[in-house]
Amino acid sequence: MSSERVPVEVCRGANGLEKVVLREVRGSSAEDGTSGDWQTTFQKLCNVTSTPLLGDVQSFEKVDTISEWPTSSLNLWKVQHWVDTKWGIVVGVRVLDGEAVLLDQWDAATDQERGPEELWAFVMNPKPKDLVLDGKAVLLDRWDTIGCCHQLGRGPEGIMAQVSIDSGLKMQGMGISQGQEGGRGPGGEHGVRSEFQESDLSSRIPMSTLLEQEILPRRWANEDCNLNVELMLSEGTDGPKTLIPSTGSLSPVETSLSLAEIEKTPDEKASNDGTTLPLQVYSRRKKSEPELVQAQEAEPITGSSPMNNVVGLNVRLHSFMCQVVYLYGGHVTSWKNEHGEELLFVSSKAIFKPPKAIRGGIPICFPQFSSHGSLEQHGFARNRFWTVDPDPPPFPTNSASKAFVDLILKPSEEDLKIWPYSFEFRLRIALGPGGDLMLTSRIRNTSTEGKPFTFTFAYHTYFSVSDISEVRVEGLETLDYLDNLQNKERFTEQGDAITFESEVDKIYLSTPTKIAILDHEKKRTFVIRKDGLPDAVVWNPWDKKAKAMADFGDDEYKHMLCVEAAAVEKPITLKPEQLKNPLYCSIFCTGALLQCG
Ligand SMILES: O=P(O)(O)OC[C@H]1O[C@H](O)[C@H](O)[C@@H](O)[C@@H]1O
Repeated sequence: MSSERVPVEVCRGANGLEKVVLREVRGSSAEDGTSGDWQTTFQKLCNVTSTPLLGDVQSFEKVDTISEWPTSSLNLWKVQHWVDTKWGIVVGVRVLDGEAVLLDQWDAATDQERGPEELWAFVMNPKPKDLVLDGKAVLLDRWDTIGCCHQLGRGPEGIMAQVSIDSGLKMQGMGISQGQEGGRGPGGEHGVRSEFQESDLSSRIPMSTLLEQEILPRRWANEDCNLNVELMLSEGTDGPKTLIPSTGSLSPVETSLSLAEIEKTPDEKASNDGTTLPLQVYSRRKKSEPELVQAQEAEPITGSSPMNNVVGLNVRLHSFMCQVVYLYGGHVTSWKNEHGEELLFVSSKAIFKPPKAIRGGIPICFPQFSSHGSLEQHGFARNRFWTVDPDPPPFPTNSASKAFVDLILKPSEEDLKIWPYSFEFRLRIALGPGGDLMLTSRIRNTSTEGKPFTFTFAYHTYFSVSDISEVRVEGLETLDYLDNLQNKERFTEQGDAITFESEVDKIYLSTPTKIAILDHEKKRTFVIRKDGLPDAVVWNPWDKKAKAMADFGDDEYKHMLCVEAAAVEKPITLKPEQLKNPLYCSIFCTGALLQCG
């Protein structure tokens, strides 16, 4: 299979928008629409994913042309790019004669998106000159697609979904399936059919969104067109057990126009302008919204092992991604991707019992990081019982996610004896539309006696990695750090990215807001974004320390890495009734190796 790279160009305009132009991506030109075509195409797209975006070309005008479309293959682009909070992105490939259009634009400033975003476009292109859109580009919403087809995958429950948009025209039907025979979609009968292995699937759309999908046949909306949309859901992975043929037949299906009739599409008949448009399906769907499960309604985990008497909330925020949040420590212990793979490390020897903090997940270090103060290591927030905050004050900045849990911690009488300051610590744990996990801390000094307090802080995130020696951290190179293994002395990092061959325990200072962990073996990148937390701690205990820890397996150091968004060097002081601007950290994981820049 070809591993040719697909060039990607990025232009950032003066208005702060960015354009990404993908050049030609072609499947093979096989006429029979076999799944092999698709796989080839898909493989090429994977290379798009791993192509770093380039910077700073001051133009939006340049449009690359795509010539010589294959006559009967599925053409697909996948664009993956960073979204910064300050600028939006336009992704464009223009449709002119023989070319396809895909534009995607949004303003991140209003949309508040963070993290890498993915965009898929599927264009069915039975004939080169057929894809003509009046010479105009179509502006699509971020998640829109031209053409077809979404959603496949196995979530924790083993559900897979399949969508097919079947125009009834030969070569225009399409099914996407996962797994064996049973997964085939009705579109498969009409030509292009896509089947690929689970490991190939790096972009999936949550089920909940899929079900909300609206299909709008742009050109044919008022026509007596034969567009049929079918959605099949099946459970399990070895073929469908339950099939729910569903959804919007937009108009009665007139089955199978012949190929000859493609030339005379309803569109052509209607407009009579010589334009042929065998299939332009405009599929608009609402932005992906994780499922909201009220924390209060979530099932408490009590009693039995492994939590003993620790109360937890099993919070499912998303069809494919779930979090387990323990009230003990306000601690997230699970964050899964859409493949159901766990992304956080939790030790097999973790003790879910006070007074020990849970070894893994995301402990909250407050009001002290590590031994930087007189309190116990990492403060006490990680081993106190938090409560669900029934009435959190509104969040001005976090409108992007509707799936979240709010927790609150207030000091007990006992806490006040060891740290005599009144505070309210509100923690919002949210899942963004793209599956990113967002933690936001709001800490208020509630002293009635006019006492300020000072604290240090970290989101002590344990990332799950394939093999620590295959991992690289980007974004910290050349920075100053305090080395915990050398009496917190200050050094400057040398060299490129950070790799691991022995114990590491460093506090990088004044770090950028974005840090990436690249896992070469898993071909996966974690992206950490942070705000209000200038430092970043990197920790791996390596073999000797691992052996010395009772709640950590001897070899587990190979499969974890802590990269912790933190405020350590310059402690934060809060005056009475002062609210700390949110301490924010989001993590995102993508099934590709990306560069941090
Ligand atoms: O064992 P813990 O108290 O959970 O601390 C685990 C580690 O946390 C941080 O990363 C510190 O920098 C390390 O010095 C410490 O060993």
